[in-house]
Amino acid sequence: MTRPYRSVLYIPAANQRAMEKAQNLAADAIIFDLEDAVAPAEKVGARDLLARALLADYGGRVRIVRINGMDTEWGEGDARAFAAAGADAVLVPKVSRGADLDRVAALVPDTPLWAMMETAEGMLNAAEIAAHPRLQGMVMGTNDLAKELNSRFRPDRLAMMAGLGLCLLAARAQGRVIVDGVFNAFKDDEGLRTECEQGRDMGFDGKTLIHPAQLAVANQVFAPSQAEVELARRQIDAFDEAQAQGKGVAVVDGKIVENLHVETARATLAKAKAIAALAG
Ligand SMILES: CC(C)(COP(=O)(O)OP(=O)(O)OC[C@H]1O[C@@H](n2cnc3c(N)ncnc32)[C@H](O)[C@@H]1OP(=O)(O)O)[C@@H](O)C(=O)NCCC(=O)NCCSC(=O)C[C@H](O)C(=O)O
Ligand SMILES: [Mg+2]
Repeated sequence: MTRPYRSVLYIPAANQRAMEKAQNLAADAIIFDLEDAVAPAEKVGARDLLARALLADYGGRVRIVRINGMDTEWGEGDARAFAAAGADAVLVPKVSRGADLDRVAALVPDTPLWAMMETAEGMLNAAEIAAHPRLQGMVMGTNDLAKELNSRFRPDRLAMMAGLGLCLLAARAQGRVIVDGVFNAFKDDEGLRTECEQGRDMGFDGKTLIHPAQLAVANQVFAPSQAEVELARRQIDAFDEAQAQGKGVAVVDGKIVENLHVETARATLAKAKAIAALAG
């Protein structure tokens, strides 16, 4: 069944309270972060805290561990520590080429890998990264990307568009999950909604988040609305009826419905069903 990734919440692995709290938060997935959210002095302690936290019950939430880069003193230890610690995936930061995943893949043989897409080189090599045989998902790192590009944050994310588009194309070409970057102003619900809607309309599966207060907006925006579910049902019914009459095209609300639209409609219903199953 399609797994929803509407809301993907970062939690610093040094924050025991937040990791406990996440067992009951409405996040589709959690990224337990050992990288940028953890200060150097806390890195090794956070590894132990996280190993204990992963023994807890996170229900249907996907548990992803973001390790430190392989070019840091902690990367290899993180990969070894979480190779068999029960995480659902290991997220590799600052992936710039497919080979960056090879070393982690060797250290973590049985867990799917995800890639942080957040360097200029990574954008240019997105197709190669997405094609890595161990890769399951991609996460946009728009803060690091903006830093590298020397670009400014704008509501329309103009400077991000080339990178977001390249990564989306690469992920979809290989059938990978792809989630959008974070919205830093975690008290600005309207700004978050606008950015979630933009990411959804581009084709992202969901949004990475930094605070529990952002969950409700992402969960709502990235879920099919009731109107979309009803339209999907009507499209499927109309197309079935057209086919029964020997036609290949139906018309719903003045718009054509062909086989490809029916596939999209079925995907919408499957997503709604998967979300309902999470809630239930
Ligand atoms: C941003 C924060 C530092 C704010 O923390 P705080 O001031 O403690 O917030 P609140 O007082 O409003 O917290 C209320 C309660 O919620 C819990 N909480 C807060 N954040 C989280 C969380 N992320 N997950 C779970 N629970 C959370 C608090 O513990 C409070 O609980 P209670 O005690 O019961 O009241 C903080 O939100 C934070 O640290 N966020 C995560 C930051 C992070 O992970 N950053 C790294 C990832 S972003 C990134 O690197 C993206 C990428 O790489 C790129 O380049 O773009
Ligand atoms: Mg980053």
